[in-house]
Amino acid sequence: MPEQLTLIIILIAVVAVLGIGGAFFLLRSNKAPKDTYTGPRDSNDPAPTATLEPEAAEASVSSPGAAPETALESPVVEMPEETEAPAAEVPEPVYGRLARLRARLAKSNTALGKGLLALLSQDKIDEDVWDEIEETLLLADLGTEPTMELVDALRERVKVEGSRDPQRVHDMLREELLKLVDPTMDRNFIPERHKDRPNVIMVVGVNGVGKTTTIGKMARVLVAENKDVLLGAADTFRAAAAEQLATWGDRVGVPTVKSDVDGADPASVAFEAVRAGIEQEVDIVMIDTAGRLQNKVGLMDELGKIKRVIEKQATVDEVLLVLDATTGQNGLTQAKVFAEVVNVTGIVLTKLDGTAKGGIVVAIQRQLGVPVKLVGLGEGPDDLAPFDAEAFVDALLD
Ligand SMILES: Nc1nc2c(ncn2[C@@H]2O[C@H](COP(=O)(O)OP(=O)(O)OP(=O)(O)O)[C@@H](O)[C@H]2O)c(=O)[nH]1
Repeated sequence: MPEQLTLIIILIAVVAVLGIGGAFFLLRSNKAPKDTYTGPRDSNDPAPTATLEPEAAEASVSSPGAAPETALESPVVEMPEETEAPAAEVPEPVYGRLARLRARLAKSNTALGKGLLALLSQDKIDEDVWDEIEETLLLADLGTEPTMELVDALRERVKVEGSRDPQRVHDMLREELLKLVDPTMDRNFIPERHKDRPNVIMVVGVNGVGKTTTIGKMARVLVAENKDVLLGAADTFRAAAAEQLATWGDRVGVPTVKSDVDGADPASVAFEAVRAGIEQEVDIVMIDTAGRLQNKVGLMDELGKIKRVIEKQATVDEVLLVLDATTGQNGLTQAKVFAEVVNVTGIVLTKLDGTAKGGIVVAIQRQLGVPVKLVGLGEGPDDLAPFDAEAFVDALLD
């Protein structure tokens, strides 16, 4: 009898120990520490409690509606099933868009073009008039150096050619403005897929410049060019941004890789997006980023890490910086900070429809030495146009 009692006590003890252990195991597996990432890790990341190597991260790719597999604090990357997407829209063809949107550009920049033409067409151009010309250019955000260059060139030509013939003045101004805008820059923004992997475009810029909207519009542009596109919502700072991006993608049948967790690791989402892009053999993967400008070191850490993680399986072929044309000098300052942090290869200038400061195109290109590739001219889904130097200058002058 005492033996039986001892046996029962031992059994109860064993069950109790197993129960506590099991509960602890569940807690551990369900509660990833705040700082752990589901994606690949860099050497400078904090030590993980449970390491998820790139291969293991595959487990976190799931379809919407599927039961969450892991802890809620860990980012879960979702790949919407293509079958769930609504019937895809057919976006407007890309070329010729600037012609359609030209009126908007011309409308907001009347002061620049028309003002200059009126000033230059006067019978006598004295110093006061030259001052006014200079002021007009500076007010249009052309920048000091290009303004001086343009005024000097115009002074020289007016001296030789005169200013009586309006057509001649128009042509003269057109030629000189065109030189500043530089039609020789490579503005191609429709990349080809690499033989074994997609072309990867990283899109950077501060919140509110129109970055997510621009990626959505660009997805349409690329789809209109028969490209297979996949979006990566690595702007995890604001969860709604990922939803917004996915909605843009859904409209044209483009999948989006995103995390449902606010503040999930952006590099992890970028990694998953590129991997999905490789697996699905798409042509182009576009990665949205948050790029908060709280300080340069933070920005450098975030964007640098996203880039490094992408480069574990592909190359970052293009870094597009999105800038809001209405912010003037502030935009230039932003551009400078981003250019110091990442290798910006092209610029998308948004909200050019809402500003008379078309000269910002020249100032930004000069500042960064990279071309403006696309311009945003409205809130409509197809109000993004490839930048064309000649059409742009013509719109300013007409
Ligand atoms: N008029 C005009 N509005 C634009 C243009 N591009 C974007 N917008 C508007 O600018 C606002 C901000 O756009 P978002 O795409 O949300 O900006 P964001 O930079 O991605 O901001 P976050 O998502 O917070 O990172 C939206 O209301 C857009 O419709 C443009 O070219 N012209």
